[in-house]
Amino acid sequence: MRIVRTTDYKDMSRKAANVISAQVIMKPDCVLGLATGTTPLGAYSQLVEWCDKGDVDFSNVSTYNLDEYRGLTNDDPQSYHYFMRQNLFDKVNIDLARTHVPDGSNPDAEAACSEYDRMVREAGYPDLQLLGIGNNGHIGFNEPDSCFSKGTHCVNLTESTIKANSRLFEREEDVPRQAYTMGVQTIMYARMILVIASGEAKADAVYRMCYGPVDPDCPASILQLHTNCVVIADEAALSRCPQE
Ligand SMILES: N[C@@H]1[C@@H](O)[C@H](O)[C@@H](COP(=O)(O)O)O[C@@H]1O
Repeated sequence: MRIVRTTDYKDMSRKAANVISAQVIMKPDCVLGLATGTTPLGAYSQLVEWCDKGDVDFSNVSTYNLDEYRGLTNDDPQSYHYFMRQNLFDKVNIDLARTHVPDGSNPDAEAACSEYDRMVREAGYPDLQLLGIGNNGHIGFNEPDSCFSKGTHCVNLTESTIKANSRLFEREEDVPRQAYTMGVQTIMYARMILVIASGEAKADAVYRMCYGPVDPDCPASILQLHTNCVVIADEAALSRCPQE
């Protein structure tokens, strides 16, 4: 696990966008695993700018997102489908048919999850998986647990995640209680993993991810075992970590 310390959110975002665009330039038909949340927003807008300038070309890229709230339709403004269209897909030259997000509108959890697993497997798994990290160490929506999850599955969100994510909803009651998420094993199949983190609120989770025991109580800690994982985080998010 390599750790890249950045001065602030902007610096983190630009460096992350550099890694993603390098991947696309090196392999124009690559498979990207993408993430939602507020952390990747800066990197996505940087990619939009570079795509506009012709520096990066998404026309042959395929994408697979980590997760989606269960029970939201694709055009619900709170859905991760909508988030991805608003912040990236509709603003770059990607073929929408090559973008994939778990189908939260399918009430049949087993069917929705196994279909998503099949698609990710047939795509050969991501060349590069972008990850944010939850305050409690979750990745995707893989919450602290007693074991690491495998494939895509339906999860009950923890109170702390519901609370953290409620800032993006009008009322806390509006936050869906369940989500479909790629499993930890699937995330680990990506050939490269890029974790981004910003702000003091992530300091504890980032410390546990990088230096804690590998323990499903902090799902991100398993990334220590990945052979090609880079963490790009700002000073505040790395404030509990030793300076190396
Ligand atoms: N499912 C997403 C995660 O993929 C994301 O990493 C996390 C952190 O979000 P933020 O970047 O807004 O702090 O929130 C959500 O729960």
